[in-house]
Amino acid sequence: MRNQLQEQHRLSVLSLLGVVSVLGITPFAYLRYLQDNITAAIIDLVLVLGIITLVGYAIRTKKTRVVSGIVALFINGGVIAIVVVNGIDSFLWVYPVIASTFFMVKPIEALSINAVLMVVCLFLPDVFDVIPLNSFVITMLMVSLTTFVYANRSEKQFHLLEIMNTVDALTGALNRRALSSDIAEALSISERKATPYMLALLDLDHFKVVNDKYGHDVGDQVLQNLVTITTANIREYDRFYRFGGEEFVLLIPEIKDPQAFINNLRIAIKKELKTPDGKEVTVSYGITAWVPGTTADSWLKSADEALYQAKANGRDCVIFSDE
Ligand SMILES: Nc1nc2c(ncn2[C@@H]2O[C@H](COP(=O)(O)OP(=O)(O)OP(=O)(O)O)[C@@H](O)[C@H]2O)c(=O)[nH]1
Repeated sequence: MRNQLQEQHRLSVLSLLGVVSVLGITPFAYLRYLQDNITAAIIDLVLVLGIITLVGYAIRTKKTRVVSGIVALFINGGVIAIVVVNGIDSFLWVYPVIASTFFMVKPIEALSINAVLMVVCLFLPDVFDVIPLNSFVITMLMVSLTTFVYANRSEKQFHLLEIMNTVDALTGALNRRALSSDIAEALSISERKATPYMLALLDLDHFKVVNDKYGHDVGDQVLQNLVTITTANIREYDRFYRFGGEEFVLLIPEIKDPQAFINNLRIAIKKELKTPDGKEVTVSYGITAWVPGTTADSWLKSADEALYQAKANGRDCVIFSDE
């Protein structure tokens, strides 16, 4: 889910760059052609077509991180080529390229690419006969460093936004929005794998009594402790979500012995999850495996029916759905 947000963001930036490059560079390619500067016209054309191809590839494959890196290197290489061919006439293109690199790769990577570009520029023939070298170095550093600071700040805020978008504020478990997205992914992965995903619904037993007896704050603390204990007892690629209230979902990929796994979790929670005066708080479990034709709704419904059965069987137990 988190990566999806970032992918969407990179894809928007790449698409915008595609549009801007078509509108911004294509007229220059035509102008160079009219001026009989065929080499420059070809470089401009290669840049436009290269960017369009890469953006199209990113849209099709969703490999936005790799493609963004390639585009960043491609346009930096392109601007050097055009300045070598055209000299001072095309030198100002260096500045938008410096700034746009920060939209495509991590700020520290962009800064490194900028540093290389700046050093290469210093060796360009004739340019510094016209432009004072110190002006170039200072303006280049100003653009690069201010964009770096801005991009770095944006990256941190974006990271915070991703957390707020996917994590339950009270417990720190993943939230329901993340679950919807991850279930869709789990469904599609299960279709391709020999060992499909399992989905478990967990519901605290008699939680109302905990709230009524010890107060809401203690109830909140119990929910937080449940997440801490569960997270410590599942594998790193299992995912734990707060479904709502005192109900949680566990998405479990490629599990060989689900009975043993979920039973060990049940025992760990029963042993460690306590009220302030040391009374154990138990959990009931409804668990169901992916089968062909499963949808997000049918999967949750099937686990819910198993959970209902677990409650009816006296709670603190695991029921596997046979669907
Ligand atoms: N402290 C706290 N309590 C919550 C939160 N969300 C839901 N609850 C409480 O969870 C309780 C759920 O009660 P019930 O649905 O009756 O379920 P239960 O008491 O656990 O009984 P069974 O599920 O049948 O074992 C209610 O008292 C809700 O107020 C929360 O964020 N914090």
